[in-house]
Amino acid sequence: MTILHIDGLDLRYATDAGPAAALTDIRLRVAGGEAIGIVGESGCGKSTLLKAIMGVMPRNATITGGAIRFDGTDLVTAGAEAWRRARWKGIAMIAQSALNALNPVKRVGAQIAEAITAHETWPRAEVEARVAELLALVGVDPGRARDYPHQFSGGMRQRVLIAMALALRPPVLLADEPTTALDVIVQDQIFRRIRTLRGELGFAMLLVTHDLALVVENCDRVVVMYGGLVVEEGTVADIMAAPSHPYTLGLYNALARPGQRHQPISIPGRPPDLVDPPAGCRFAPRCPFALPRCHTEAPAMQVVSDGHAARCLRVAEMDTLRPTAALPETWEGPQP
Ligand SMILES: Nc1ncnc2c1ncn2[C@@H]1O[C@H](COP(=O)(O)OP(=O)(O)OP(=O)(O)O)[C@@H](O)[C@H]1O
Repeated sequence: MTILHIDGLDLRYATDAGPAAALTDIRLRVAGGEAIGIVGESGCGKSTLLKAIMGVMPRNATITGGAIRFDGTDLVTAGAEAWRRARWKGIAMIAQSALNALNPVKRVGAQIAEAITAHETWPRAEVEARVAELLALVGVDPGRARDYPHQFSGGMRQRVLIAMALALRPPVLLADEPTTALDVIVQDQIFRRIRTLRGELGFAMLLVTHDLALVVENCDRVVVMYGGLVVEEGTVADIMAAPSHPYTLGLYNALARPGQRHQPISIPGRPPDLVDPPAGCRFAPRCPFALPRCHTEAPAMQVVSDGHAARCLRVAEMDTLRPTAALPETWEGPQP
């Protein structure tokens, strides 16, 4: 059953250079308990999408179209009060950096308690019991509730943010690069914990990351974003077996895989200027497979198979293009 339905969402940022189309026609259905990975390079609109879902957009952002339906209500038309009710109890978010998100002069336990008391009026003893339960849930000794954030390691601080996000048992958890500041071993521990918690508590998760490998390990489905658009979506299995957008092929090349013959290949160039995006396919200027019409025709999502779609005019040829995409020279030389 769909718990969160993003339907044709458009968002613009007002900038000195003019309106920047940060999100264009985003469509996404999240089923209860499902984990979706949102991948793409920096600047593709991943964080903007999560902020829009939470209703915590910067002041210069405007939603210019579409709906964000949560639990039967379109939060975009229902407005600030509906969003306030949905936030944390319905949809919670783990921020990127625990250092910025935690108050350095407040004890950790008190900060988790605040995540509860800001929304619920529970007796004090119940709040304290829940704080202890939450710390235990994320693998932190509840005895450390009276410590300050600086007494915790980076990984433990990130666990505290997870505890805060889960405090009111939200059915949807948004995670924006929750482990970027941590080393790979700690990152692995945190994700193992998140997987266990999802198994126990059954929340749905939207995980934003530039790391396709994290998505493969932690998610059921993948959404690939480029230049504010969804360019490919499908199950993790479908997208790993048959990536069908040249941009996804580029991201795929950047993955380190066992038995790989060469170094990870990076995609040359930069994501598009969202104030003045390319006329046709937004990826065409960087795409080794772009044809002349790709520079003038903006592709719609094309069905690859049931539940798998890609926004590319050459999607039907992808089986023949894919082997070429795996070669480093494809991404170096002139377009074939
Ligand atoms: N407050 C803002 N005002 C103007 N432009 C913004 C603002 N916030 C983000 N942008 C622009 O919107 C686009 C999308 O940014 P966003 O942060 O959503 O991307 P991202 O994919 O999450 O990147 P990252 O991984 O670096 O967080 C970028 O071009 C960015 O420069």
